[in-house]
Amino acid sequence: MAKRVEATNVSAYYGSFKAIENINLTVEPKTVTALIGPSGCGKSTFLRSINRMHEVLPGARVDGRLTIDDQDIYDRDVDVTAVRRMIGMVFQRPNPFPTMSIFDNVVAGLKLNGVRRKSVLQDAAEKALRSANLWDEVKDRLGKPGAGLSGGQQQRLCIARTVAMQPQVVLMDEPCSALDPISTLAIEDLMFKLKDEFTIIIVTHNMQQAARVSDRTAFFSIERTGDPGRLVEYDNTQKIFSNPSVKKTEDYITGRFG
Ligand SMILES: Nc1ncnc2c1ncn2[C@@H]1O[C@H](COP(=O)(O)OP(=O)(O)OP(=O)(O)O)[C@@H](O)[C@H]1O
Repeated sequence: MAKRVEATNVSAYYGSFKAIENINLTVEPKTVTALIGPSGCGKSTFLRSINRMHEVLPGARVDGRLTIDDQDIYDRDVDVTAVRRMIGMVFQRPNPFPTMSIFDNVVAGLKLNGVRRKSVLQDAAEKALRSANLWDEVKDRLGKPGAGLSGGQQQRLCIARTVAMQPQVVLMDEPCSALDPISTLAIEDLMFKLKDEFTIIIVTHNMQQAARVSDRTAFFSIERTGDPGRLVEYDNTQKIFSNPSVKKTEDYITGRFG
């Protein structure tokens, strides 16, 4: 199910402002790739380009080629809704649907897609909650509101909601930045497990987190304010954190700037 993501000369704009320029990067299936770099270098913009969320802003557009297993997701004939279904996204702040039960949160997307059979929904909810390491904590209160869970549990609920749709790629935009250290470790553990099934791309400001969870790390940066973000170095995480090839990467990971 997991698929390869390939960006070729991807640039993204907000109106006339070019936020990222000529990004070339291939993410292999069933790996975790971390996007790191100083604030404003375009990590989130690049992430949102991958599931065609960037273009929802007025005036925003993407140039270049982005493929998921050779399918160009910006091809004119592509169904954008299908792309967004294939590429799930988890956001910085847990955002369960506040009035819905835990169960309904997990199966909301499936219901929207017309799945009605209770047994199918029940099986899908259990599988997704197990995948998100949340089942044991919520199995006796599936009918209770999702908003009643702790922040960390809510984030795992959002991950369950995402994986219930059986995406091929899961994008995570700083998924732990609103969480305490214990909940953060729970999500990091979960990433190890999820990469058996999915291709995962995560934006993080936390260097230790990138080093702990990712197989590959992409370091983005900008020359100066107003310039577009560029991919400076992309390599195995161990290499990036122990012996980066570019001085700027070393300066960033050792805290000399950013
Ligand atoms: N909605 C928007 N409209 C106009 N410019 C934007 C918008 N969102 C982001 N930008 C600009 O695009 C550039 C890249 O922003 P982006 O949020 O992708 O960077 P980032 O690396 O994810 O930053 P951070 O680490 O602070 O979240 C920045 O200069 C930012 O100000």
